[in-house]
Amino acid sequence: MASRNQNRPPHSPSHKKAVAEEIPLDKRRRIGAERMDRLGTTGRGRTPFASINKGPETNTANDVGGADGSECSTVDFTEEAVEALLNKKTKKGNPYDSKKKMDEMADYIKELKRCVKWFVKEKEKLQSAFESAEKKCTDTEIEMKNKIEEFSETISELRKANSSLEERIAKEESCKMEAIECHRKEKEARSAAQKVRDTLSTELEKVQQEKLLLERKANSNEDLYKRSQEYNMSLQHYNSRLQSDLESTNESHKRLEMEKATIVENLSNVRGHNKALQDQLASIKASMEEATKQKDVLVQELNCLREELKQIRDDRDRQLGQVKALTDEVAYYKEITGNSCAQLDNLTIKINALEETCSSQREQINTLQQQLAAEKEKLKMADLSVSETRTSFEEQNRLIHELQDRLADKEFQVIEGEKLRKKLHNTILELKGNIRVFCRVRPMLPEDGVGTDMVVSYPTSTEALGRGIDLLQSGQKYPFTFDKVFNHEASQEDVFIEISQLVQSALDGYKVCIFAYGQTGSGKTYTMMGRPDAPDLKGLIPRSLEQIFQTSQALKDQGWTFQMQASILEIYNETIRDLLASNRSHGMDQTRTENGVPGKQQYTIKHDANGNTLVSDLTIVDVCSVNEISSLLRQAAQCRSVGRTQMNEQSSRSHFVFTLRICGVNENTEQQVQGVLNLIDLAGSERLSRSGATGDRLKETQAINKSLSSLSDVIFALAKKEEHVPFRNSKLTYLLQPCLGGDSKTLMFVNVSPDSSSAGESLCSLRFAARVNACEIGIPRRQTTSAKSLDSSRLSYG
Ligand SMILES: Nc1ncnc2c1ncn2[C@@H]1O[C@H](COP(=O)(O)OP(=O)(O)OP(=O)(O)O)[C@@H](O)[C@H]1O
Repeated sequence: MASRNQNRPPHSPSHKKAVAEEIPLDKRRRIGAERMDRLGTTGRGRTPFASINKGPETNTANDVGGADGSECSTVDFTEEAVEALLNKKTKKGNPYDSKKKMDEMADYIKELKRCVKWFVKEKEKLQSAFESAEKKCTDTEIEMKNKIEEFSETISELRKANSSLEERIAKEESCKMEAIECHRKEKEARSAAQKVRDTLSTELEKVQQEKLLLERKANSNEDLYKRSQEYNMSLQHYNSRLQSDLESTNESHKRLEMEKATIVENLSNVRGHNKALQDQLASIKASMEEATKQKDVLVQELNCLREELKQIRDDRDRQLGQVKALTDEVAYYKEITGNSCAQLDNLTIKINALEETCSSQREQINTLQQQLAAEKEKLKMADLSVSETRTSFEEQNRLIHELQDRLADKEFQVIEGEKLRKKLHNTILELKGNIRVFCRVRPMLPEDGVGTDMVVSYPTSTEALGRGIDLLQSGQKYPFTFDKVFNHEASQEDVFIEISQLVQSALDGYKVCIFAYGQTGSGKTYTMMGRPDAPDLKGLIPRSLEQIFQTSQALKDQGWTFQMQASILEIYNETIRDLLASNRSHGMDQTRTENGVPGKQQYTIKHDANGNTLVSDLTIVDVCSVNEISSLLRQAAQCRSVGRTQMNEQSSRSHFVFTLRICGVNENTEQQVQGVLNLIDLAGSERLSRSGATGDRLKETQAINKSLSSLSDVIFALAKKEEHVPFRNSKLTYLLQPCLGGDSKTLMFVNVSPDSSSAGESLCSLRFAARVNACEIGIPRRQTTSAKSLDSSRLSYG
């Protein structure tokens, strides 16, 4: 017990406190003591025959009912108490002291009921706490998800804006870099142009200076030329004078010569004179020589001057050429300067434009930098809010984790509670009896005839209220007691409420068989199938399946997943027919014989080691919803009715077996369950003595009676926990064998017609059911019936 407690999840202090506050210590001790007292005195549990042993004096049902409502609201249970209650052993005593046993059982049942009520309340509390926690958790989760989505959207938007801004900035940066590069190039070009301009200016200045020099030189040359011309003129004048002088000298010479002659003539005369004249001549000669010399010098000088003039002329020509070249050069430079000026102007315009672009880009860069700063600020703010959100998210996450932990705790508690519920549920069902019989009486129908007497009545004594039925036949009253009797006013829902616990057992992993047994027209099909067209009149099969699917859906929250497989068959004249077979033609299962002639499908029943029934070639359909099952039921009904018409049979002469295999796995607890739910509309019972049947009809009736008798034998033997169970040669009992006995749950409805014309059949059915129920068979109700005496009182249909 200590180790069990260690495995339990820790209760929250508040919970513990609440529990402690709810139950005063001394009261809990008192309850414990009371329970221990009971444990000491009560037996282990109710045997299926407990109702037989119940004496007339015991009126415990009333006591239990009375005590329930008042006590359970104040009494609380601990797990140990429940465990003790479940493991309560029967005190060995006089085995035939049934009254004492009944008392003990009544106490025990009372205790169990209180326990179940307490458990149901606890479960509801836990469920509501769990639901509210779950709701809170889901709300918080949704809120958080929304917030996260919002934030992630904002972040992504900001990121997008940031990235677009970064892109823009990068673009602007590259533009700026390009502009700067351009500006730099322009600057370089400008400085180069400036340099060129400067050099050109200096060159121009130089050229202009040179030009001035050259002009001056040209002027001076022109002056020189003019002076040379003048000199030349003067030289020419001098030359002509010299020529004229020479001519005059020559004339004077000639005259002199003549004078000489005259002189010579006069020489003699004038020898003296001659001498003088000779002297004069020598002097003239000398002067002439001197003049010649002068003339030579002058000629030389003239030549020189001529040379010089020529040189000057050449110089002048060269200078003129130079001047021309320089003028050309000046013109060229002027042109270049003009071009350079135009270029310079263009460049200046460009530079101005670039400077404007630069300044506008600078402005843009400034605004972008401002924007960037603003965006960075925004980003910072967003980062701040993100970090805030992250902290709040972490806080929320922590809260979610806390809630999840609490949820897990609650889930664990719910799972534990569910386990306890299963155990208690099963214990209750076991206490009620693993084999139970309910009786249902249908109302009088117009077909029964007007004024027909009702042969059924219901005892009102406390002991038999709701459980007893009296049948009047041939003036004699036959009383029967069953686990429950539904009178003719009971609705389909009333009936289902009673069996819904059994359906739950199928989901809990038990094998459950629910039969409807009774004579033809007593309401078996109505009970099992109901009227499919009217939702209020749905029978046990559709209601059970709805509950199965609803509960399996609800259990999903606890980690359960279920797989369901359905099969529907009927057994007619000991022959199995698959009502879901796709190859059924006109209601008959078809196979092909070797020569191609259609033959009857033979189905064989086998049981595997796991206690599962296998019918060879039977159609098994995976089902996930009630709608799927409804369509399968419609298909089966269609096959059945077509088959009947073909074979000229009545549906009442075959056993209709609906089987649902349930396989559940719990991913949280790794539990596995395998349940089977068999819902069976048995063939209508008929007494051979009454049927007057012959031939095939006799064979049919014998087959039905044999299988029903075999079924009752088996159930009876199982109820008595006999070692040898007589599975007689009946397909129905052999088919259901794994679902009968052990901890399987079996419920038989005995359907009864209330009209007097069916009284004989009704009596027969009630006796048959009573045998199954191990209740009184024609024995007064207040007498105790031992199992042995029941065993010997077999029904004979033959
Ligand atoms: N509890 C009831 N309330 C109203 N009508 C009922 C009730 N039980 C049976 N009936 C009606 O009685 C008639 C016969 O019922 P049903 O067909 O279910 O009998 P059965 O036992 O299945 O007969 P069979 O063995 O011939 O198939 C039907 O018309 C059905 O609607």
